[in-house]
Amino acid sequence: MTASTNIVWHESEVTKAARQRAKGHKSAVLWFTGLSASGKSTISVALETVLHQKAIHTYRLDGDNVRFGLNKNLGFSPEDRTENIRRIGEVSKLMIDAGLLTLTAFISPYREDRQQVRELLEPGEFIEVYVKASLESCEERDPKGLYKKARSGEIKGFTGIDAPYEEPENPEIVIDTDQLDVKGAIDLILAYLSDNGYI
Ligand SMILES: Nc1ncnc2c1ncn2[C@@H]1O[C@H](COP(=O)(O)OS(=O)(=O)O)[C@@H](OP(=O)(O)O)[C@H]1O
Ligand SMILES: Nc1ncnc2c1ncn2[C@@H]1O[C@H](COP(=O)(O)OP(=O)(O)O)[C@@H](O)[C@H]1O
Repeated sequence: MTASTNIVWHESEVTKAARQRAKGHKSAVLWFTGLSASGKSTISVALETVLHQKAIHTYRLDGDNVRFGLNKNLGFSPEDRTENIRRIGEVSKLMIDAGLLTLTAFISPYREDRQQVRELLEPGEFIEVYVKASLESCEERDPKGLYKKARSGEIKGFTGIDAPYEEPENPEIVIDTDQLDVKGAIDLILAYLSDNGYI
């Protein structure tokens, strides 16, 4: 549903395919999803550096960062999380159109919300990366002290404690950070991108 009426799509002369040719690689989104402290930010930051060194044009969107700006009006209710992911899906679509290999790091706890983003994009453009770690390890890592606050009741509706996380059913890539270190994760993702002709 679009709220505006009397709007007409205007095509550009420079196409997505032309931008991809100019950059020498495909554009897509690596959609990292997983519990808080599972490793989404750590892995996506390190991976972006490696991709950049390989002259791949990237951009990274991160949950905390986007909530300082574009999504500053959203909280953590189920409706707000859905709207958060919808907007990031749309931003990812623009970045893909611009020819960028986009990396997103959002908990994105709802399967349906992630599916909506997949459907918004063209086949092959949505690469779901499930960053898997047990709740116990995430709680033990607790880099921001948020699990502690959630356990004490200071934060309500915290993912994994008193708000749900729905695991991906068919992710393109699974990174088990209880087993794999950051370098292992990067190697796995680079192999996927290269084997599937993205880079
Ligand atoms: N209630 C609650 N539940 C989960 N996370 C919380 C909450 N409150 C604040 N935070 C912090 O916000 C980061 C998650 O934001 P996201 O935009 O990725 O969340 S979501 O996709 O809309 O569910 C998350 O960042 P990460 O730890 O990087 O995942 C937390 O730092
Ligand atoms: N194999 C691993 N991969 C990624 N992070 C790990 C790993 N093992 C331990 N960590 C630690 O776990 C924490 C993950 O935090 P972060 O990347 O912010 O997660 P998220 O973005 O999912 O909330 C960091 O402190 C990181 O150093």
